[in-house]
Amino acid sequence: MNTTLTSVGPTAASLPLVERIETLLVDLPTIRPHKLSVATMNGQTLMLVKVHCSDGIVGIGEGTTIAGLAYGGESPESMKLAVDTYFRPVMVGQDATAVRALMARIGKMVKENRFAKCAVETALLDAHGKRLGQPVSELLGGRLRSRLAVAWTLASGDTKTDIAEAEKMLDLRRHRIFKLKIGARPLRQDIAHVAAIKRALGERASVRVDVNMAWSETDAAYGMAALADAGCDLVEQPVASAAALTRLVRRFPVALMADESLHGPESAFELAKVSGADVFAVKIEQSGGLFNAQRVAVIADAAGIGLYGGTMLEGAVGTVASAQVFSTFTNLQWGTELFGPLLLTEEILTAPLTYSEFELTVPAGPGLGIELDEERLAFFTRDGLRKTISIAGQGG
Ligand SMILES: O=C(O)C[C@H]1C=CC(=O)O1
Ligand SMILES: [Mn+2]
Repeated sequence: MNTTLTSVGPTAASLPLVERIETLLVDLPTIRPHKLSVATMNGQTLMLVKVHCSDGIVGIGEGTTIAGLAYGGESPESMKLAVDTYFRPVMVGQDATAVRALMARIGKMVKENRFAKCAVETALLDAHGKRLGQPVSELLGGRLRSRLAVAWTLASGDTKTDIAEAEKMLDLRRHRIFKLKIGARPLRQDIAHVAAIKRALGERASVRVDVNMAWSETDAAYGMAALADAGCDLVEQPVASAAALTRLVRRFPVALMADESLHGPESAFELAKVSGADVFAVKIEQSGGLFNAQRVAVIADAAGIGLYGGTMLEGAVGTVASAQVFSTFTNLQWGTELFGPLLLTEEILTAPLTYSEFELTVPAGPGLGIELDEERLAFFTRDGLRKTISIAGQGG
């Protein structure tokens, strides 16, 4: 496709090469409607990438978005198209072991598409970890922790339902940090909702909110003061612009976290320069991959900004990729929200991830340390077995 790009890595004939790239869309239902200010999700689509290498090793990666194109510039379908059409020709025939060099090569041909890059980088790291018998965390410099605190998002849209859900999570000892999705309803109604939940849970839980940019700066000034009074610990991206975040930070006794404003190291650096947030929500997809997520974390550390491990509501593959990176962060003061697989009705791994005592265990096996259940995957793949069965059912 492009003749100006030189090959990456050593050229010895015995090196494992990228042989073939497979992509699939997997549609999975959520356990309940998930209501954000930008959209209501009833399901999640995983864009899975499999990188087949000439040594027989297959690496897996995942890209997700939130409600299709409602959250950002990429969708699962656009990621699949980008990988099939533009990434594949740049990757096939290249040294599969030189992951960073191969990502740099891709970067020359693909300027944006951070989410798709993250999926592909994950697959290359999974493959190389399997090859070396090392978890991905070790390829990223080594883990500092093997268990991660995990928040749960209360987003049913109903206060009583949310309180009951939180109580259940506390009883199960699965979560004691709750993030409430607000911003869709009138401001005062949202504040009353948060205050009621905090009153019910008291000191047993940390209550935080995510406004997903829905407020004006004036709303945010009122809202943050009221949320601080209600006992809320953290307000995530109340407004859209970084300038407005910067004007709001530290005016109220509640921490302010940036999420949508962060698109990788450059935006992290810009925000850090103006002290625009108390905390960064680092997401591997928003960052443009696992290495870039580490760069964002280093910038936060250098600027005295706290860290939180965010999610794009990934399924098991993206969640574990995130966990592998977050385990390497020097600081992770605010824990993580790596609950994505728990929001889905279907298990797609042969062995589910371990959530216990309010934490997720970071898998320790080679690569990502997980194995896909191919039969279940075939069933839920778009235009796959499920469709065939339902068409056959209709016919009979
Ligand atoms: O942080 C977001 O904006 C997206 C996401 C994370 C948790 C959740 O429920 O939605
Ligand atoms: Mn958010």
